[in-house]
Amino acid sequence: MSSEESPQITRRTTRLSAANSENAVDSSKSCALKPLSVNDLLYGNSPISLEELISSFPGRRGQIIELMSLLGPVNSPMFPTFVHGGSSTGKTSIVLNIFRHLRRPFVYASCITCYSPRILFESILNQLMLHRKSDSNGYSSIKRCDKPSDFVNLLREALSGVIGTLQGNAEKAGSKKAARWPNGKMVYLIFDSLNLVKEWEKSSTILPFLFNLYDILRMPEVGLIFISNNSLDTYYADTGFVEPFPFHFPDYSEDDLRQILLKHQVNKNLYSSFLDVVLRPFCRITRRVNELSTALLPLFKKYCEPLGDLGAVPNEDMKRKLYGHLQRHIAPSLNETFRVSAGLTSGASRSKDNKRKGIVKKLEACTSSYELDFHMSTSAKFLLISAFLASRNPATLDASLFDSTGGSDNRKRKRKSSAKSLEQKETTEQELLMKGPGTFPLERLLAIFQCLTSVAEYSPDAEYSSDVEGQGNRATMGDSGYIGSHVLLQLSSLCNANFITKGGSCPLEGSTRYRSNVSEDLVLKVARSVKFPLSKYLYRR
Ligand SMILES: Nc1ncnc2c1ncn2[C@@H]1O[C@H](COP(=O)(O)OP(=O)(O)OP(=O)(O)O)[C@@H](O)[C@H]1O
Repeated sequence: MSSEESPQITRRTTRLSAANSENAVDSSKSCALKPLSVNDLLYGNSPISLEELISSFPGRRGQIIELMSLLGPVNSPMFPTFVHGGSSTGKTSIVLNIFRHLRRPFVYASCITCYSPRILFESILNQLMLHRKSDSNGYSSIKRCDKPSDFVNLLREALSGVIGTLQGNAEKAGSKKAARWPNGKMVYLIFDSLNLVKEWEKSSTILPFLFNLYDILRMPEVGLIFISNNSLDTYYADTGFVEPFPFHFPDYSEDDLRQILLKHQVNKNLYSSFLDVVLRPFCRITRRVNELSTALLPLFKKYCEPLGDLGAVPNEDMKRKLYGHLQRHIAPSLNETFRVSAGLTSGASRSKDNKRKGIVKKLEACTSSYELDFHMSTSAKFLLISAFLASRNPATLDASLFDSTGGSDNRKRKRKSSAKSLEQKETTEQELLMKGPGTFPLERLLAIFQCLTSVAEYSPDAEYSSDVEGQGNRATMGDSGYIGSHVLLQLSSLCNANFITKGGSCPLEGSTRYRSNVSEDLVLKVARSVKFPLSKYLYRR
């Protein structure tokens, strides 16, 4: 988060690597790693108190308490639980740290690194059978396993072994060593980033298999937790699995994010005055903690440049001076964050193959290619374009941009806008950029969508040909039925794919608001593919 952040165990520090690095000190002498034990199924070297846990994750008190109650008291069986919520909402860190607090043993497998059934199965078995891949075993797994049926047999065997050891330990409770042992006789399997399994070739068999695992195993000492970026309804509902209990991590509010970002700052007053000027516009672009902290780190350094003493509490005069110094850096940084954020979103669907190979993709939002390298239906494309325009353009201009003729009086409007002074235009553009992509209600999206599709149907204006690339791909769309339930389904798919974010509801209107997440580059490609003259409808052009 910041250079001042206190060292924390994150999920990226796997228990094995942590154990190995601890052992590495000894291994310089002994050249041998300590054999693993059930204690290695715990998370973190030392437990944390409930207060520490809650204070480590501002804005998540409710989720922590509720999740703990779902896990139940020690030794109580639990119903399989499906933890879902947007990216960086703290799902993984919180689940793992709850286990750290409870000192309960678990196996953790992320479908990012376990990118095929075989790797997933073998990783779980390795952990349960306390097997460490090393030079001496040729970095091989304890068992080779790629079939669900083999996995079930081996898993039962491995779980019985662990549960037996835990039971044995429980009988020796009270001994000196017992304080370091795991709590209870339950063992938990945590499957993280389950949404990625949807991209696996065998997803249609693996997903129901994983969801049915609890019923297949019939071992009450085993708890199952699935963590996913998407909600349960995005998984196949027709494959006959018993739905796990859904548990939602909502997006953070601006105030939560302020508390999170402030948490590890030494000079909270100074950082707070910095957040006063940057947090709102950045929150409009992303609410992901890691994206925000990455974007704000260099900006905060800039903000502090005029200061001699970083421990000073800034007064109003100083705040103004610091803001003056920072101001010109905000818009480019917002722009960059928007580009990366949208790139990550649009790239998510593209990086399927890379994920399979376990490559962390460095995303470049702006590729020079004019081709869309994923399939999307024509109406979804228009919906995506409509959402982008609704996020980018001020709502007050809708009437003039999308009139009853689908905006065919654009030239008139353009002349008007070109009469504006350059300075005024720049200021407005800057303001829009600072605000980031705006939110909009469903009604506005559908109204724009209807206008755009009617343009595609009724106004094959020759003027458009200069804006479009390629031939013969003109969208032909009937006017009836586009604003039907399937459009709402398309919208839901675009939300699930993170192209559009479904946000909280507006306190004044009470309706749900949406925001487009995609970069202009991507929308331009989409627009080209349906021969839609996007630039004519963009306010800033
Ligand atoms: N409430 C919070 N307080 C402090 N840090 C947080 C909080 N929520 C998230 N973070 C930090 O944000 C980063 C991402 O969190 P984490 O990986 O747990 O989120 P996630 O919901 O599992 O994300 P993803 O779905 O992308 O895997 C971590 O560094 C985590 O510590």
